Amino acid sequence: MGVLQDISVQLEPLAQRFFQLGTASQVGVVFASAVGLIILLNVVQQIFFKNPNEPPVVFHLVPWFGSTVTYGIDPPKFLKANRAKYGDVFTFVLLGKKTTVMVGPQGNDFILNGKLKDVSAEDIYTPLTTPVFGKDVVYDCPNSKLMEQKKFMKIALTTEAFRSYVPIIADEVTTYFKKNPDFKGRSGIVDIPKKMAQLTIFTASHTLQGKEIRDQIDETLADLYHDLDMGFSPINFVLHWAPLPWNNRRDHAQRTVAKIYMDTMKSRRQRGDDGAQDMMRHLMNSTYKDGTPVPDHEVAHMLIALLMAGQHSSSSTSSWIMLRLAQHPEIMEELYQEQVKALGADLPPLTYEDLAKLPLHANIIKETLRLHAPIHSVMRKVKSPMPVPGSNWVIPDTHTLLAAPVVSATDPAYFPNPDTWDPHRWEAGNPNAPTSIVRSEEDEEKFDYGYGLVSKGAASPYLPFGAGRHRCIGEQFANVQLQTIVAMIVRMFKFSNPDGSRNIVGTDYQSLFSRPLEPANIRWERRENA
Ligand code: HEM
Repeated sequence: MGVLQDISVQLEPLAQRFFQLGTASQVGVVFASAVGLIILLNVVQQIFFKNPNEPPVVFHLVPWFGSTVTYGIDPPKFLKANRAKYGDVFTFVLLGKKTTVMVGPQGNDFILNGKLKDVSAEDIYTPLTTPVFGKDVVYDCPNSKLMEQKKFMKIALTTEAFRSYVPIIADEVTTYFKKNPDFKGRSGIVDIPKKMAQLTIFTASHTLQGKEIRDQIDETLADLYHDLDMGFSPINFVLHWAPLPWNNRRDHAQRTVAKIYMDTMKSRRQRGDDGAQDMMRHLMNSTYKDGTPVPDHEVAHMLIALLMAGQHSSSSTSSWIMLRLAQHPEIMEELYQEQVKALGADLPPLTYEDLAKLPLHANIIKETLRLHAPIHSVMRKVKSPMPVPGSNWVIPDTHTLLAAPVVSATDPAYFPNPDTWDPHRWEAGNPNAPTSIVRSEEDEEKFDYGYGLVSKGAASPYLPFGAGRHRCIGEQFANVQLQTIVAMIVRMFKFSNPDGSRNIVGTDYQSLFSRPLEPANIRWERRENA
């Protein structure tokens, strides 16, 4: 009955349109009839010829487009609504691709820990990422090579490196707010995501790529990265090859940025080792298992990939943190008091060791990622038919798989009052504390996919950094970067919503990474001593 109602509601406007065509040309009538027939056949097929060996398909009228629009407007809402209708496993049509969703911890495990022979990330992502990052890295190489590249990246992110990064990040934050004209005076209102995007690229480029590259961000590199970014528009899943203006700018920017990195490497080699703890230096000195040193163009392309991977996720997360603090000024004050208590009233220069003394700062990030994980959908191409445990279904190799840890992270079965942003829920004994199934990383089974031991346990409802062979290697860096930025901002400012309310802006799902809808204004007020 529900399906029939769906059909009649959706067909009504089409039927009205069709009959209005009485005055239109013959060609128009034939065309409309053909479209009507295609839709009818699609509907009949869904109702009368369901495949009992495959998961249910989300009802849709138009073939190829399927549910693209409803999914695209608000993916978590679409996934939750259809989970309620069809269960934890269902298929929908996304830009012509049958996409099978598996939500919940078991689904996360099935997809993210899928075997290499069964699932592929590169088949999905390479059209989008290779023109942006460049050849021979990440998804433009065999998975075994990516695992080695991830090992090089991960090894560079040592405690020693983090120790050197905290003062660099703290200094970037202080300088930024001193110089930025929007923070002149004692108080004001700003659109915060733009500021966070700048702070993220300044701090990431300075720490990961060195001062020389950081200094060029203000001049040429910011614009070039913006052009690279345009290559990540979802439309490029289909049109990545097209000679469109934004793709031409993307290709030019990729060549130019790679050349800047390669020239920098050359001049660094001529000058000799300066002992800096940055990623460029480390990758330049890395060698593949077969004895081949990593070529300069691959170092350059990995540096682009790292900056791009970190930029969107960290800048979206820091923007959400600032918006949540503006919504909860009392928590911002708690953060300030946490620093005073743990570090002393004079708030000495922040160090890496200090971060471990600030648990509420860490929980702010954890809770923000629970509600606002920037990567809402993680996709894999099915390579060989995959039986779904506990069912008669087999997912054919024509399908794409979609995991959405964001759905389980807001499931009341695991998180009491799931929609409430409550950083204290991560403290033991809190009434909103997650259920026991949300285990800590330390309790999880570990596995080495080729880039060091990582927790295998994708069967968790909380996975903002993914799991399995494609798990994030930037988690610790992101935490150091975000905690330092938050700690320094808390020392300088008090935030609130401009209208004094407890509201929060909606989410923008237009680009590949979700982020706050803009304008997302906050009111800032400088602390007395700042
Ligand atoms: C809050 C910040 C971040 C979040 C939420 C995040 C999230 C994720 C997620 C969910 C994945 C898995 C994607 C998949 O399975 O398809 C991933 C992979 C990855 N991330 Fe992050 N990330 C963050 C920051 C960073 C940073 C700062 C870097 C670099 C320094 C980074 C580098 C990577 C890399 C290299 C991968 C591996 C991709 C692969 O193996 O296919 N990420 N990240």
